[in-house]
Amino acid sequence: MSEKTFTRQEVAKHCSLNSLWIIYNDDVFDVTNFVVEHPGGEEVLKGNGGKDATQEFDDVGHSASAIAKMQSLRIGRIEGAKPREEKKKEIKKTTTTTSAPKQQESAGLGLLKIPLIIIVLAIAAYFFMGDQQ
Ligand code: HEM
Repeated sequence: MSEKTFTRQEVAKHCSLNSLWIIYNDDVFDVTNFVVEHPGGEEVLKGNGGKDATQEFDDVGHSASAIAKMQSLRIGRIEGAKPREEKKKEIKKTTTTTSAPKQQESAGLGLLKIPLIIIVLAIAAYFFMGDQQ
């Protein structure tokens, strides 16, 4: 979906009550018909007509519903601006580090240890007993 883009100069032309646009975070909003219903009054919108009102809008601490309302007034974006909604998709590459196959401990030797120890002990015992006779 190609969105309409405007230059800041173009937006600047829409600064009267006949056509009132404002910029917020590089989005362009047509607030012409909203001026009369703006709870914050007509003047502040007129004062920011054709301008970037990002700072001013944020300074007021507008509510979530104000931001939602704003979206319905969006008409486009500033040319060359970064794409919106960079929903930082945390592409969590579930790097289940295909853990290197556990080096199978020389299981053979491990098992062999027990009889080996027994044999060694048996031999030692044999000689020990022999000595005692
Ligand atoms: C499309 C743009 C705008 C929308 C949709 C909008 C919407 C609203 C809404 C719904 C409120 C009522 C309080 C709230 O819900 O936060 C409000 C209050 C207000 N707005 Fe906006 N507004 C916009 C732009 C601006 C701009 C550019 C300014 C510039 C300073 C501004 C200044 C104010 C002020 C001063 C209030 C009154 C805050 C108060 O009395 O507590 N608004 N606005």
